[in-house]
Amino acid sequence: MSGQDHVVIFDTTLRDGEQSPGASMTLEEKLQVAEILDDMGVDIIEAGFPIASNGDFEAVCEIAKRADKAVIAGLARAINADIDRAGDAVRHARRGRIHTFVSTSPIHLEFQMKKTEEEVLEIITSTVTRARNLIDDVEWSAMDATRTPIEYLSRCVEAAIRAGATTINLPDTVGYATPDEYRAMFEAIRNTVPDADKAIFSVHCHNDLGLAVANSLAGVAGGARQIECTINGLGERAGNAALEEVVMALRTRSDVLPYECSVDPKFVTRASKLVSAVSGFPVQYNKAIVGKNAFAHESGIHQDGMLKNAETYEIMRPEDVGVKETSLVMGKHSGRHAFRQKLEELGYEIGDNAFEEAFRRFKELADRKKHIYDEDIEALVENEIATQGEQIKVIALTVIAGTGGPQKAILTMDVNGRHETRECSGDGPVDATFNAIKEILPHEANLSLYQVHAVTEGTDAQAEVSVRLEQNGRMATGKGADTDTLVASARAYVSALNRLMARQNRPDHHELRAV
Ligand SMILES: CC(=O)SCCNC(=O)CCNC(=O)[C@H](O)C(C)(C)COP(=O)(O)OP(=O)(O)OC[C@H]1O[C@@H](n2cnc3c(N)ncnc32)[C@H](O)[C@@H]1OP(=O)(O)O
Ligand SMILES: CC(C)C(=O)C(=O)O
Repeated sequence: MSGQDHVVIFDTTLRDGEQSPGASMTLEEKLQVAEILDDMGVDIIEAGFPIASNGDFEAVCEIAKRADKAVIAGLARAINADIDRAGDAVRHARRGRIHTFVSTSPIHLEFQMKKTEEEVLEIITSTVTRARNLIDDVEWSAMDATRTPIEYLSRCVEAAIRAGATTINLPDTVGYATPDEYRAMFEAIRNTVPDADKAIFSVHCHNDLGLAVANSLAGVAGGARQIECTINGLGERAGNAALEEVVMALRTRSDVLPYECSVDPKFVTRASKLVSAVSGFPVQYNKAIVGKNAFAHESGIHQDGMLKNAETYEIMRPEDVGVKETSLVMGKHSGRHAFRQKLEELGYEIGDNAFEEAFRRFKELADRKKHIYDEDIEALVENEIATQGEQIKVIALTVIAGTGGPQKAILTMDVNGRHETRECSGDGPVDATFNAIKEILPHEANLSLYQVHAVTEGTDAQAEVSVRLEQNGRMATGKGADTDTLVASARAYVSALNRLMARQNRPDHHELRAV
Protein backbone atom coordinates (compact mmCIF):
# COMPACT_ATOMS: atom_id res chain seq x y z
CA MET A 1 0.00 0.00 0.00
CA SER A 2 1.20 3.46 -0.86
CA GLY A 3 -0.23 5.21 2.21
CA GLN A 4 -2.55 7.11 -0.11
CA ASP A 5 -6.29 7.01 0.47
CA HIS A 6 -7.88 3.88 -0.94
CA VAL A 7 -10.68 4.36 -3.44
CA VAL A 8 -13.06 1.42 -3.63
CA ILE A 9 -13.86 0.37 -7.19
CA PHE A 10 -17.45 -0.82 -7.49
CA ASP A 11 -18.19 -2.29 -10.91
CA THR A 12 -21.77 -2.27 -12.11
CA THR A 13 -21.27 -3.59 -15.66
CA LEU A 14 -23.53 -6.53 -14.85
CA ARG A 15 -26.31 -4.34 -13.42
CA ASP A 16 -26.33 -0.77 -14.74
CA GLY A 17 -24.26 -1.84 -17.77
CA GLU A 18 -26.76 -4.52 -18.61
CA GLN A 19 -29.53 -1.90 -18.48
CA SER A 20 -28.27 -0.52 -21.82
CA PRO A 21 -30.92 -1.42 -24.37
CA GLY A 22 -29.77 -4.53 -26.20
CA ALA A 23 -26.89 -5.33 -23.84
CA SER A 24 -28.44 -8.14 -21.82
CA MET A 25 -26.13 -11.06 -21.20
CA THR A 26 -26.63 -14.77 -20.67
CA LEU A 27 -25.65 -16.44 -17.40
CA GLU A 28 -22.53 -17.88 -18.99
CA GLU A 29 -21.51 -14.46 -20.30
CA LYS A 30 -22.10 -12.85 -16.92
CA LEU A 31 -19.95 -15.47 -15.26
CA GLN A 32 -17.12 -14.74 -17.68
CA VAL A 33 -17.36 -11.00 -17.04
CA ALA A 34 -17.53 -11.51 -13.27
CA GLU A 35 -14.47 -13.74 -13.39
CA ILE A 36 -12.33 -11.15 -15.10
CA LEU A 37 -13.61 -8.39 -12.79
CA ASP A 38 -12.67 -10.51 -9.79
CA ASP A 39 -9.26 -11.32 -11.27
CA MET A 40 -8.48 -7.69 -12.00
CA GLY A 41 -9.07 -6.71 -8.38
CA VAL A 42 -12.39 -4.85 -8.53
CA ASP A 43 -13.47 -4.47 -4.88
CA ILE A 44 -17.21 -4.87 -5.44
CA ILE A 45 -19.12 -6.45 -8.30
CA GLU A 46 -22.75 -5.45 -8.56
CA ALA A 47 -23.89 -8.70 -10.13
CA GLY A 48 -27.51 -7.83 -10.85
CA PHE A 49 -30.95 -6.84 -9.61
CA PRO A 50 -32.24 -10.12 -8.13
CA ILE A 51 -35.97 -9.20 -8.05
CA ALA A 52 -35.88 -8.28 -11.76
CA SER A 53 -36.12 -11.87 -13.00
CA ASN A 54 -35.30 -15.43 -12.04
CA GLY A 55 -32.38 -15.25 -14.48
CA ASP A 56 -30.95 -12.23 -12.69
CA PHE A 57 -31.42 -13.89 -9.31
CA GLU A 58 -29.64 -17.03 -10.52
CA ALA A 59 -26.80 -14.98 -12.02
CA VAL A 60 -26.23 -13.11 -8.75
CA CYS A 61 -26.31 -16.39 -6.77
CA GLU A 62 -23.87 -18.09 -9.12
CA ILE A 63 -21.45 -15.15 -9.24
CA ALA A 64 -21.67 -14.92 -5.44
CA LYS A 65 -20.71 -18.59 -5.13
CA ARG A 66 -17.76 -18.27 -7.49
CA ALA A 67 -16.17 -14.92 -6.62
CA ASP A 68 -12.80 -15.30 -4.93
CA LYS A 69 -12.08 -11.83 -3.69
CA ALA A 70 -14.74 -9.30 -4.62
CA VAL A 71 -17.74 -8.36 -2.53
CA ILE A 72 -20.89 -9.30 -4.47
CA ALA A 73 -23.73 -6.79 -4.41
CA GLY A 74 -27.35 -7.19 -5.44
CA LEU A 75 -29.61 -4.21 -6.12
CA ALA A 76 -32.99 -3.73 -4.43
CA ARG A 77 -35.66 -1.06 -4.51
CA ALA A 78 -36.88 0.28 -1.18
CA ILE A 79 -39.33 -2.58 -1.08
CA ASN A 80 -39.18 -5.47 1.37
CA ALA A 81 -39.55 -8.16 -1.28
CA ASP A 82 -36.64 -6.69 -3.29
CA ILE A 83 -34.42 -6.52 -0.22
CA ASP A 84 -35.21 -10.08 0.82
CA ARG A 85 -34.56 -11.36 -2.70
CA ALA A 86 -31.24 -9.52 -2.88
CA GLY A 87 -30.33 -10.89 0.56
CA ASP A 88 -31.14 -14.43 -0.61
CA ALA A 89 -28.87 -14.02 -3.62
CA VAL A 90 -25.82 -12.41 -2.03
CA ARG A 91 -25.77 -14.63 1.05
CA HIS A 92 -23.96 -17.17 -1.18
CA ALA A 93 -20.97 -14.86 -1.35
CA ARG A 94 -17.93 -14.89 0.90
CA ARG A 95 -18.80 -11.24 1.33
CA GLY A 96 -22.16 -9.96 0.15
CA ARG A 97 -23.79 -6.54 0.00
CA ILE A 98 -27.39 -5.40 -0.35
CA HIS A 99 -27.60 -2.18 -2.32
CA THR A 100 -30.94 -0.52 -1.79
CA PHE A 101 -32.07 2.75 -3.33
CA VAL A 102 -34.94 5.19 -3.33
CA SER A 103 -35.64 8.44 -5.13
CA THR A 104 -35.10 11.69 -3.29
CA SER A 105 -35.60 14.47 -5.85
CA PRO A 106 -38.87 16.44 -5.98
CA ILE A 107 -39.66 15.34 -9.53
CA HIS A 108 -39.17 11.67 -8.67
CA LEU A 109 -41.12 11.93 -5.45
CA GLU A 110 -44.07 13.62 -7.13
CA PHE A 111 -44.29 11.62 -10.34
CA GLN A 112 -42.52 8.31 -9.86
CA MET A 113 -42.87 7.44 -6.19
CA LYS A 114 -46.00 9.50 -5.52
CA LYS A 115 -44.75 9.94 -1.96
CA THR A 116 -44.07 12.87 0.34
CA GLU A 117 -40.63 13.69 1.69
CA GLU A 118 -41.64 12.43 5.12
CA GLU A 119 -42.92 9.16 3.71
CA VAL A 120 -39.65 8.58 1.87
CA LEU A 121 -37.68 9.28 5.06
CA GLU A 122 -39.67 6.57 6.83
CA ILE A 123 -39.12 4.19 3.93
CA ILE A 124 -35.36 4.78 4.11
CA THR A 125 -35.29 3.95 7.80
CA SER A 126 -37.39 0.83 7.48
CA THR A 127 -35.75 -0.60 4.37
CA VAL A 128 -32.16 0.03 5.43
CA THR A 129 -32.96 -1.49 8.81
CA ARG A 130 -34.43 -4.52 7.07
CA ALA A 131 -31.36 -4.93 4.90
CA ARG A 132 -29.04 -4.55 7.91
CA ASN A 133 -30.95 -7.32 9.65
CA LEU A 134 -30.01 -9.57 6.75
CA ILE A 135 -26.41 -8.53 6.19
CA ASP A 136 -23.73 -6.24 7.64
CA ASP A 137 -22.76 -4.58 4.39
CA VAL A 138 -25.58 -2.29 3.23
CA GLU A 139 -25.32 0.41 0.61
CA TRP A 140 -28.02 3.03 0.33
CA SER A 141 -28.43 5.20 -2.77
CA ALA A 142 -30.39 8.42 -3.19
CA MET A 143 -31.70 8.11 -6.73
CA ASP A 144 -31.47 11.49 -8.51
CA ALA A 145 -29.40 12.93 -5.65
CA THR A 146 -27.99 15.72 -7.80
CA ARG A 147 -31.45 17.19 -8.39
CA THR A 148 -32.39 16.94 -4.70
CA PRO A 149 -32.31 20.05 -2.43
CA ILE A 150 -29.28 19.67 -0.20
CA GLU A 151 -31.18 20.07 3.09
CA TYR A 152 -33.55 17.23 2.27
CA LEU A 153 -30.71 15.09 0.91
CA SER A 154 -28.88 15.57 4.24
CA ARG A 155 -31.91 14.34 6.16
CA CYS A 156 -32.15 11.28 3.93
CA VAL A 157 -28.45 10.47 4.33
CA GLU A 158 -28.71 10.94 8.07
CA ALA A 159 -31.67 8.51 8.21
CA ALA A 160 -29.81 5.93 6.14
CA ILE A 161 -26.67 6.10 8.29
CA ARG A 162 -28.70 5.95 11.47
CA ALA A 163 -30.47 2.84 10.16
CA GLY A 164 -27.11 1.20 9.53
CA ALA A 165 -26.09 1.93 5.93
CA THR A 166 -22.33 1.42 5.63
CA THR A 167 -22.00 3.02 2.20
CA ILE A 168 -23.88 6.12 1.06
CA ASN A 169 -24.10 6.54 -2.69
CA LEU A 170 -25.16 9.92 -4.12
CA PRO A 171 -25.72 9.26 -7.80
CA ASP A 172 -25.90 11.70 -10.63
CA THR A 173 -28.67 9.52 -12.00
CA VAL A 174 -29.46 11.64 -15.03
CA GLY A 175 -25.95 12.92 -15.76
CA TYR A 176 -26.92 16.50 -14.92
CA ALA A 177 -24.21 17.68 -12.51
CA THR A 178 -21.04 19.58 -13.28
CA PRO A 179 -17.82 18.62 -11.48
CA ASP A 180 -17.84 21.66 -9.18
CA GLU A 181 -21.43 21.05 -8.16
CA TYR A 182 -20.87 17.38 -7.59
CA ARG A 183 -17.83 17.98 -5.41
CA ALA A 184 -19.68 20.67 -3.44
CA MET A 185 -22.59 18.31 -2.82
CA PHE A 186 -20.31 15.73 -1.19
CA GLU A 187 -18.54 18.38 0.86
CA ALA A 188 -21.83 19.84 2.05
CA ILE A 189 -23.34 16.47 2.99
CA ARG A 190 -20.22 15.23 4.73
CA ASN A 191 -19.93 18.49 6.66
CA THR A 192 -23.54 18.62 7.81
CA VAL A 193 -24.68 15.04 8.39
CA PRO A 194 -23.96 13.74 11.91
CA ASP A 195 -21.90 10.55 11.87
CA ALA A 196 -21.07 11.04 8.19
CA ASP A 197 -17.70 9.46 8.88
CA LYS A 198 -19.41 6.17 9.82
CA ALA A 199 -20.14 5.52 6.15
CA ILE A 200 -18.09 5.44 2.99
CA PHE A 201 -19.43 7.91 0.44
CA SER A 202 -19.79 6.79 -3.14
CA VAL A 203 -20.11 8.36 -6.58
CA HIS A 204 -22.25 6.92 -9.38
CA CYS A 205 -22.21 9.11 -12.48
CA HIS A 206 -23.99 8.93 -15.78
CA ASN A 207 -22.53 10.28 -18.96
CA ASP A 208 -25.43 12.22 -20.48
CA LEU A 209 -23.23 15.33 -20.78
CA GLY A 210 -19.99 13.39 -21.18
CA LEU A 211 -18.98 14.33 -17.61
CA ALA A 212 -19.23 10.96 -15.86
CA VAL A 213 -15.52 10.43 -15.24
CA ALA A 214 -14.83 14.10 -14.44
CA ASN A 215 -17.73 14.11 -11.99
CA SER A 216 -16.59 10.87 -10.39
CA LEU A 217 -13.14 12.31 -9.74
CA ALA A 218 -14.68 15.55 -8.46
CA GLY A 219 -16.82 13.51 -6.05
CA VAL A 220 -13.68 11.84 -4.76
CA ALA A 221 -12.10 15.26 -4.26
CA GLY A 222 -15.23 16.08 -2.23
CA GLY A 223 -14.63 13.13 0.07
CA ALA A 224 -16.19 10.11 -1.67
CA ARG A 225 -14.07 6.97 -1.49
CA GLN A 226 -16.04 4.61 -3.71
CA ILE A 227 -16.45 4.97 -7.47
CA GLU A 228 -19.22 3.11 -9.26
CA CYS A 229 -18.32 2.47 -12.86
CA THR A 230 -18.55 0.02 -15.73
CA ILE A 231 -16.25 -1.52 -18.29
CA ASN A 232 -16.34 0.53 -21.52
CA GLY A 233 -18.66 2.99 -19.76
CA LEU A 234 -21.59 0.72 -20.59
CA GLY A 235 -24.80 1.73 -18.87
CA GLU A 236 -28.24 3.27 -19.00
CA ARG A 237 -28.59 5.84 -21.86
CA ALA A 238 -25.17 7.42 -22.51
CA GLY A 239 -23.62 5.08 -19.98
CA ASN A 240 -21.73 5.28 -16.71
CA ALA A 241 -18.22 6.39 -15.83
CA ALA A 242 -15.81 4.01 -17.56
CA LEU A 243 -13.83 1.88 -15.12
CA GLU A 244 -10.72 1.86 -17.29
CA GLU A 245 -10.72 5.67 -17.50
CA VAL A 246 -11.20 6.13 -13.77
CA VAL A 247 -8.47 3.64 -12.91
CA MET A 248 -5.97 5.07 -15.38
CA ALA A 249 -6.74 8.65 -14.36
CA LEU A 250 -5.99 7.77 -10.74
CA ARG A 251 -2.82 6.00 -11.75
CA THR A 252 -1.52 8.41 -14.37
CA ARG A 253 -2.30 11.60 -12.44
CA SER A 254 -1.44 10.43 -8.94
CA ASP A 255 0.41 13.75 -8.58
CA VAL A 256 -2.93 15.57 -8.34
CA LEU A 257 -5.20 12.61 -7.50
CA PRO A 258 -3.48 11.13 -4.46
CA TYR A 259 -5.55 7.96 -4.17
CA GLU A 260 -4.87 4.35 -4.92
CA CYS A 261 -7.15 1.54 -5.97
CA SER A 262 -6.67 -2.20 -6.17
CA VAL A 263 -7.54 -2.76 -9.83
CA ASP A 264 -4.72 -4.15 -11.94
CA PRO A 265 -5.03 -2.12 -15.16
CA LYS A 266 -3.31 -4.84 -17.20
CA PHE A 267 -6.69 -6.56 -17.39
CA VAL A 268 -8.68 -3.65 -18.77
CA THR A 269 -8.11 -4.31 -22.47
CA ARG A 270 -9.15 -7.95 -22.14
CA ALA A 271 -12.15 -6.97 -20.04
CA SER A 272 -13.13 -4.33 -22.57
CA LYS A 273 -13.02 -6.83 -25.43
CA LEU A 274 -15.01 -9.36 -23.47
CA VAL A 275 -17.71 -6.87 -22.48
CA SER A 276 -17.89 -5.58 -26.03
CA ALA A 277 -18.29 -9.12 -27.36
CA VAL A 278 -20.94 -10.23 -24.89
CA SER A 279 -22.92 -6.99 -24.93
CA GLY A 280 -22.66 -6.57 -28.70
CA PHE A 281 -21.60 -2.92 -28.16
CA PRO A 282 -18.52 -2.09 -30.23
CA VAL A 283 -15.92 0.11 -28.56
CA GLN A 284 -15.51 3.36 -30.45
CA TYR A 285 -12.06 3.64 -32.03
CA ASN A 286 -11.15 6.80 -30.18
CA LYS A 287 -12.40 5.61 -26.78
CA ALA A 288 -9.91 6.51 -24.05
CA ILE A 289 -7.66 3.67 -22.85
CA VAL A 290 -9.35 0.77 -24.67
CA GLY A 291 -10.22 2.20 -28.10
CA LYS A 292 -8.39 0.75 -31.10
CA ASN A 293 -6.69 4.11 -31.62
CA ALA A 294 -5.83 4.83 -27.97
CA PHE A 295 -2.20 3.88 -28.60
CA ALA A 296 -2.03 4.38 -32.37
CA HIS A 297 -0.37 7.29 -34.16
CA GLU A 298 -0.78 8.15 -37.82
CA SER A 299 0.52 11.66 -38.21
CA GLY A 300 4.11 12.11 -39.27
CA ILE A 301 5.04 14.64 -36.60
CA HIS A 302 3.67 12.44 -33.81
CA GLN A 303 5.26 9.31 -35.28
CA ASP A 304 8.60 11.09 -35.50
CA GLY A 305 8.25 12.13 -31.84
CA MET A 306 7.25 8.61 -30.80
CA LEU A 307 10.28 7.14 -32.53
CA LYS A 308 12.52 9.59 -30.68
CA ASN A 309 10.84 9.21 -27.26
CA ALA A 310 7.43 7.64 -26.60
CA GLU A 311 6.66 10.17 -23.87
CA THR A 312 6.48 12.93 -26.47
CA TYR A 313 2.96 11.80 -27.34
CA GLU A 314 1.94 9.08 -24.87
CA ILE A 315 1.05 9.67 -21.21
CA MET A 316 0.53 5.97 -20.50
CA ARG A 317 2.42 2.90 -21.58
CA PRO A 318 0.27 0.54 -23.67
CA GLU A 319 1.61 -2.50 -21.81
CA ASP A 320 0.23 -1.05 -18.54
CA VAL A 321 -3.31 -1.59 -19.82
CA GLY A 322 -2.60 -4.89 -21.52
CA VAL A 323 -1.93 -3.58 -25.03
CA LYS A 324 1.10 -5.20 -26.61
CA GLU A 325 2.62 -2.11 -28.10
CA THR A 326 2.03 1.30 -29.57
CA SER A 327 1.21 1.17 -33.26
CA LEU A 328 2.48 3.60 -35.82
CA VAL A 329 -0.21 3.41 -38.44
CA MET A 330 0.93 4.21 -41.95
CA GLY A 331 -1.36 6.63 -43.71
CA LYS A 332 -1.57 9.86 -45.63
CA HIS A 333 -0.35 11.86 -42.63
CA SER A 334 2.78 9.77 -42.08
CA GLY A 335 6.23 11.20 -42.73
CA ARG A 336 9.60 9.87 -43.83
CA HIS A 337 10.81 8.86 -40.36
CA ALA A 338 7.91 6.49 -39.84
CA PHE A 339 8.06 5.24 -43.43
CA ARG A 340 11.75 4.43 -43.09
CA GLN A 341 11.08 2.65 -39.78
CA LYS A 342 8.31 0.63 -41.41
CA LEU A 343 10.61 -0.39 -44.28
CA GLU A 344 13.21 -1.50 -41.77
CA GLU A 345 10.59 -3.53 -39.89
CA LEU A 346 9.58 -5.17 -43.16
CA GLY A 347 13.22 -5.95 -43.89
CA TYR A 348 13.92 -3.52 -46.75
CA GLU A 349 17.09 -1.57 -47.22
CA ILE A 350 16.82 0.71 -50.21
CA GLY A 351 18.90 3.59 -51.45
CA ASP A 352 17.95 7.23 -51.05
CA ASN A 353 16.52 7.70 -54.55
CA ALA A 354 14.45 4.54 -54.37
CA PHE A 355 13.32 5.55 -50.88
CA GLU A 356 12.15 8.97 -52.08
CA GLU A 357 10.30 7.40 -55.01
CA ALA A 358 8.72 4.73 -52.77
CA PHE A 359 7.69 7.45 -50.28
CA ARG A 360 6.16 9.51 -53.09
CA ARG A 361 4.16 6.52 -54.30
CA PHE A 362 3.16 5.63 -50.74
CA LYS A 363 1.72 9.14 -50.24
CA GLU A 364 -0.08 8.85 -53.55
CA LEU A 365 -1.53 5.51 -52.53
CA ALA A 366 -2.51 6.82 -49.07
CA ASP A 367 -4.44 9.64 -50.72
CA ARG A 368 -6.56 7.06 -52.47
CA LYS A 369 -6.73 4.26 -49.92
CA LYS A 370 -8.14 4.44 -46.38
CA HIS A 371 -6.05 1.72 -44.77
CA ILE A 372 -2.45 1.09 -45.72
CA TYR A 373 -1.39 -2.39 -44.68
CA ASP A 374 2.11 -3.81 -44.51
CA GLU A 375 1.26 -5.84 -47.62
CA ASP A 376 0.50 -2.60 -49.49
CA ILE A 377 3.89 -1.20 -48.61
CA GLU A 378 5.58 -4.46 -49.52
CA ALA A 379 3.86 -4.49 -52.93
CA LEU A 380 4.82 -0.89 -53.51
CA VAL A 381 8.46 -1.32 -52.53
CA GLU A 382 8.82 -4.61 -54.40
CA ASN A 383 7.47 -2.81 -57.43
CA GLU A 384 9.87 0.06 -56.90
CA ILE A 385 12.83 -2.28 -56.56
CA ALA A 386 11.75 -4.32 -59.59
CA THR A 387 11.26 -1.31 -61.87
CA GLN A 388 14.33 0.67 -60.84
CA GLY A 389 16.25 1.96 -63.84
CA GLU A 390 13.57 0.98 -66.33
CA GLN A 391 13.63 3.06 -69.50
CA ILE A 392 9.94 2.79 -70.24
CA LYS A 393 7.30 3.87 -67.75
CA VAL A 394 3.56 4.29 -67.55
CA ILE A 395 2.77 7.97 -67.03
CA ALA A 396 -1.02 8.20 -67.30
CA LEU A 397 -3.92 5.98 -68.21
CA THR A 398 -7.58 6.74 -68.82
CA VAL A 399 -9.92 3.88 -69.65
CA ILE A 400 -13.47 4.04 -70.89
CA ALA A 401 -15.23 0.79 -70.03
CA GLY A 402 -18.71 -0.50 -69.34
CA THR A 403 -21.57 -2.18 -71.19
CA GLY A 404 -21.77 0.42 -73.94
CA GLY A 405 -18.44 -0.49 -75.56
CA PRO A 406 -16.14 -0.29 -77.34
CA GLN A 407 -13.68 -0.13 -74.44
CA LYS A 408 -10.99 2.46 -74.99
CA ALA A 409 -7.66 3.22 -73.36
CA ILE A 410 -5.78 6.50 -73.62
CA LEU A 411 -2.25 5.83 -72.48
CA THR A 412 0.78 8.06 -72.02
CA MET A 413 4.19 6.43 -71.57
CA ASP A 414 7.66 7.74 -71.06
CA VAL A 415 9.88 6.04 -73.65
CA ASN A 416 13.51 6.91 -73.05
CA GLY A 417 12.55 10.38 -71.84
CA ARG A 418 9.97 11.05 -74.58
CA HIS A 419 6.24 11.16 -73.76
CA GLU A 420 4.05 9.23 -76.18
CA THR A 421 0.25 9.08 -76.05
CA ARG A 422 -2.07 6.69 -77.94
CA GLU A 423 -5.76 5.95 -77.85
CA CYS A 424 -6.76 2.36 -78.63
CA SER A 425 -9.86 0.22 -78.36
CA GLY A 426 -9.91 -3.44 -77.47
CA ASP A 427 -11.91 -6.41 -76.38
CA GLY A 428 -12.33 -5.16 -72.83
CA PRO A 429 -10.40 -2.51 -70.91
CA VAL A 430 -7.30 -4.66 -70.28
CA ASP A 431 -7.04 -5.54 -73.96
CA ALA A 432 -7.48 -1.87 -74.91
CA THR A 433 -4.70 -0.92 -72.47
CA PHE A 434 -2.30 -3.56 -73.77
CA ASN A 435 -3.11 -2.54 -77.37
CA ALA A 436 -2.14 1.04 -76.53
CA ILE A 437 1.20 -0.21 -75.15
CA LYS A 438 1.75 -2.14 -78.39
CA GLU A 439 0.98 0.98 -80.42
CA ILE A 440 3.50 3.04 -78.51
CA LEU A 441 6.05 0.26 -78.45
CA PRO A 442 5.49 -2.18 -81.31
CA HIS A 443 6.71 -5.69 -80.46
CA GLU A 444 5.96 -9.31 -81.24
CA ALA A 445 6.04 -10.70 -77.72
CA ASN A 446 3.16 -12.96 -76.68
CA LEU A 447 1.27 -12.61 -73.46
CA SER A 448 1.55 -15.99 -71.76
CA LEU A 449 0.27 -15.10 -68.27
CA TYR A 450 -2.01 -12.46 -66.87
CA GLN A 451 -2.90 -12.80 -63.19
CA VAL A 452 -4.55 -10.46 -60.72
CA HIS A 453 -4.77 -10.79 -56.97
CA ALA A 454 -5.87 -8.41 -54.24
CA VAL A 455 -3.00 -7.47 -51.91
CA THR A 456 -5.36 -6.97 -48.96
CA GLU A 457 -9.07 -7.11 -48.27
CA GLY A 458 -11.69 -4.51 -49.13
CA THR A 459 -12.87 -2.83 -52.28
CA ASP A 460 -10.08 -0.27 -52.06
CA ALA A 461 -7.38 -2.97 -51.87
CA GLN A 462 -4.41 -2.72 -54.20
CA ALA A 463 -4.45 -5.13 -57.11
CA GLU A 464 -1.17 -6.85 -57.78
CA VAL A 465 -0.96 -7.92 -61.41
CA SER A 466 1.58 -10.34 -62.89
CA VAL A 467 2.23 -10.38 -66.62
CA ARG A 468 4.51 -12.80 -68.46
CA LEU A 469 5.69 -12.09 -72.02
CA GLU A 470 7.49 -14.48 -74.32
CA GLN A 471 9.39 -13.83 -77.50
CA ASN A 472 11.84 -16.03 -79.35
CA GLY A 473 12.12 -18.44 -76.46
CA ARG A 474 12.84 -15.67 -73.96
CA MET A 475 10.49 -15.01 -71.09
CA ALA A 476 10.10 -12.09 -68.74
CA THR A 477 7.64 -11.51 -65.90
CA GLY A 478 6.64 -8.10 -64.61
CA LYS A 479 4.52 -7.03 -61.65
CA GLY A 480 2.49 -3.92 -61.03
CA ALA A 481 0.50 -2.83 -57.98
CA ASP A 482 -2.13 -0.14 -57.73
CA THR A 483 -5.62 0.38 -56.34
CA ASP A 484 -6.68 0.61 -60.00
CA THR A 485 -6.42 -2.84 -61.55
CA LEU A 486 -5.93 -1.39 -65.04
CA VAL A 487 -3.06 0.86 -63.95
CA ALA A 488 -1.51 -2.15 -62.19
CA SER A 489 -2.00 -4.17 -65.39
CA ALA A 490 -0.30 -1.52 -67.55
CA ARG A 491 2.60 -1.29 -65.10
CA ALA A 492 3.00 -5.06 -64.98
CA TYR A 493 2.98 -5.32 -68.77
CA VAL A 494 5.47 -2.48 -69.19
CA SER A 495 7.71 -3.96 -66.50
CA ALA A 496 7.71 -7.33 -68.29
CA LEU A 497 8.47 -5.55 -71.54
CA ASN A 498 11.39 -3.65 -69.99
CA ARG A 499 12.87 -6.93 -68.76
CA LEU A 500 12.36 -8.67 -72.07
CA MET A 501 14.02 -5.77 -73.84
CA ALA A 502 16.93 -5.80 -71.43
CA ARG A 503 17.44 -9.50 -72.14
CA GLN A 504 17.07 -9.19 -75.88
CA ASN A 505 19.22 -6.10 -76.12
CA ARG A 506 22.17 -8.11 -75.00
CA PRO A 507 24.68 -8.29 -77.90
CA ASP A 508 23.22 -11.44 -79.51
CA HIS A 509 19.62 -10.23 -79.49
CA HIS A 510 18.22 -7.32 -81.47
CA GLU A 511 14.61 -8.29 -82.05
CA LEU A 512 12.97 -5.82 -79.71
CA ARG A 513 13.90 -2.20 -79.27
CA ALA A 514 12.17 0.90 -78.06
CA VAL A 515 11.39 3.00 -81.10
C1 LIG B 1 -31.44 4.52 -11.83
C2 LIG B 1 -31.50 3.08 -11.96
O1 LIG B 1 -30.72 2.51 -12.67
S1 LIG B 1 -32.68 2.28 -11.08
C3 LIG B 1 -32.62 0.62 -11.62
C4 LIG B 1 -33.34 0.46 -12.89
N1 LIG B 1 -33.30 -0.89 -13.31
C5 LIG B 1 -34.37 -1.57 -13.67
O2 LIG B 1 -35.48 -1.09 -13.60
C6 LIG B 1 -34.12 -2.94 -14.21
C7 LIG B 1 -34.95 -4.02 -13.58
N2 LIG B 1 -36.33 -3.68 -13.40
C8 LIG B 1 -37.34 -4.57 -13.54
O3 LIG B 1 -37.18 -5.72 -13.89
C9 LIG B 1 -38.71 -4.09 -13.19
O4 LIG B 1 -38.77 -2.70 -13.34
C10 LIG B 1 -39.02 -4.47 -11.72
C11 LIG B 1 -39.12 -5.98 -11.59
C12 LIG B 1 -37.96 -3.95 -10.77
C13 LIG B 1 -40.33 -3.86 -11.29
O5 LIG B 1 -41.31 -4.21 -12.21
P1 LIG B 1 -42.83 -3.78 -11.98
O6 LIG B 1 -43.24 -4.21 -10.65
O7 LIG B 1 -43.61 -4.35 -13.12
O8 LIG B 1 -42.85 -2.19 -11.97
P2 LIG B 1 -42.41 -1.15 -13.08
O9 LIG B 1 -41.02 -1.39 -13.48
O10 LIG B 1 -43.39 -1.06 -14.18
O11 LIG B 1 -42.48 0.23 -12.26
C14 LIG B 1 -41.59 0.48 -11.25
C15 LIG B 1 -42.28 0.53 -9.91
O12 LIG B 1 -41.27 0.60 -8.91
C16 LIG B 1 -41.39 1.82 -8.18
N3 LIG B 1 -40.07 2.21 -7.80
C17 LIG B 1 -39.09 2.69 -8.60
N4 LIG B 1 -37.99 2.86 -7.89
C18 LIG B 1 -38.29 2.49 -6.64
C19 LIG B 1 -37.53 2.45 -5.46
N5 LIG B 1 -36.27 2.80 -5.45
N6 LIG B 1 -38.11 2.01 -4.34
C20 LIG B 1 -39.41 1.63 -4.34
N7 LIG B 1 -40.17 1.65 -5.44
C21 LIG B 1 -39.60 2.08 -6.58
C22 LIG B 1 -42.08 2.76 -9.15
O13 LIG B 1 -42.66 3.82 -8.48
C23 LIG B 1 -43.10 1.80 -9.75
O14 LIG B 1 -44.06 1.57 -8.77
P3 LIG B 1 -45.66 1.54 -9.04
O15 LIG B 1 -45.90 0.25 -9.77
O16 LIG B 1 -46.25 1.55 -7.71
O17 LIG B 1 -45.96 2.74 -9.86
C1 LIG C 1 -29.60 2.61 -8.50
C2 LIG C 1 -28.80 3.83 -8.67
C3 LIG C 1 -27.49 3.71 -7.98
C4 LIG C 1 -28.55 4.14 -10.09
O1 LIG C 1 -28.24 3.30 -10.88
C5 LIG C 1 -28.61 5.55 -10.48
O2 LIG C 1 -29.04 6.38 -9.71
O3 LIG C 1 -28.20 5.85 -11.62
